[in-house]
Amino acid sequence: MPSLCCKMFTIIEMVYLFPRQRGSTVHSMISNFGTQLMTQERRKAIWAIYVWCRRTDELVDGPNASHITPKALDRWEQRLYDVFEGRPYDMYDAALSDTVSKYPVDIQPFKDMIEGMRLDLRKSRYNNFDELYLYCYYVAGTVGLMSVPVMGIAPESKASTESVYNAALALGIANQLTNILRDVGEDARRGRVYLPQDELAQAGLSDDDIFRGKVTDKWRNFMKGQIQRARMFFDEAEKGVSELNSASRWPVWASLLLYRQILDSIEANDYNNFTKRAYVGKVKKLLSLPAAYGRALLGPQKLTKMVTRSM
Ligand SMILES: CC(C)=CCC/C(C)=C/CC/C(C)=C/CC/C(C)=C/[C@@H]1[C@@H](COP(=O)(O)OP(=O)(O)O)[C@]1(C)CC/C=C(\C)CC/C=C(\C)CCC=C(C)C
Ligand SMILES: Nc1ncnc2c1ncn2[C@@H]1O[C@H](COP(=O)(O)OP(=O)(O)OP(=O)(O)O)[C@@H](O)[C@H]1O
Ligand SMILES: [Mn+2]
Repeated sequence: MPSLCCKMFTIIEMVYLFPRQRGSTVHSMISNFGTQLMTQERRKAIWAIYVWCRRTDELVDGPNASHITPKALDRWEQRLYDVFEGRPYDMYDAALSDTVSKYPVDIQPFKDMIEGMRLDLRKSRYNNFDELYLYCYYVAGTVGLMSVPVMGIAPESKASTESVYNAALALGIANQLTNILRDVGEDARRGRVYLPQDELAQAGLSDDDIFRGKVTDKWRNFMKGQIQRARMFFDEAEKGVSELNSASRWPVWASLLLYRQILDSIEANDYNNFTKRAYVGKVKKLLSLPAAYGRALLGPQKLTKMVTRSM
């Protein structure tokens, strides 16, 4: 068991050192360092899932993205079947093969994430929120569904398994919606608009307004609605975190609190997500970790009491 001092170093590393390395992101920090309280076996499993997700995302988002064809994604999917059948291709695959042999992880969310990458290759506009929700499920809701079997539900939890999975799904959706709202300008420069076209039109806005990138009152009002919806998904997710195994609650709260603050930062930037990148400053990041720890101390809801009171 690493000492408390070692853990303190880890926390400092998580906030200060790690983000300086190339390509290190909120979730790479959390899956590496935020999982310190988990057993070694669980940490390795989360890391293996993280690496698979990152590699899948890199296929369509990374340096070789322009060479990626639907055929390449088909080959990646075949490789996924091999991983699940215990025939890994490289050492990262081997880590995932090991994970799926130890935990009851279903292959479906992995297949769905690849489907999300296929969608990204052929689609750059979303007509309405239903379409956007499906995209968010594919690329991020799936992460929640992959993680719960490893993180585990607290043995004393009285919540239904379904409600915990729903909360996990909601956290993925909330994170992805937030990511989309933060990256509007960056995505537009790649010719992509991940915002519901019907809602843009209702607000009197079009793609051209996004490419022009001028913060107007129409844009502010539109953004307020989008932020409110993302927050609703975070609220939904919160209900499930306390039902997880005690050691898994801290990294999940950390991820939730850190990512949720990106929405506050978009507001603080006066909704300029065209040219300003919303981020959470180091002090706020550091303060979020004990806040997450405090929340993680709270375990599952005592449903019996609530039932008695309402009777
Ligand atoms: C503890 C914890 C958060 C574990 C999950 C670790 C894990 C397996 C992460 C994988 C993330 C990943 C690489 C996904 C690929 C697709 C993608 C890029 C999605 C976007 C993430 C952006 O992350 P990034 O760190 O790159 O962000 P920045 O650019 O630096 O801002 C997403 C926005 C979505 C990621 C979605 C999640 C992490 C879902 C988390 C949900 C759970 C862990 C379920 C928790 C359970 C309950 C009951 C609430
Ligand atoms: N080649 C690179 N060099 C330096 N930093 C990079 C490079 N590629 C990505 N990054 C940084 O890594 C972080 C994550 O990058 P990326 O945009 O691929 O992730 P993402 O926002 O999660 O993706 P998406 O929005 O498509 O889901 C960003 O902060 C980005 O600035
Ligand atoms: Mn992004």
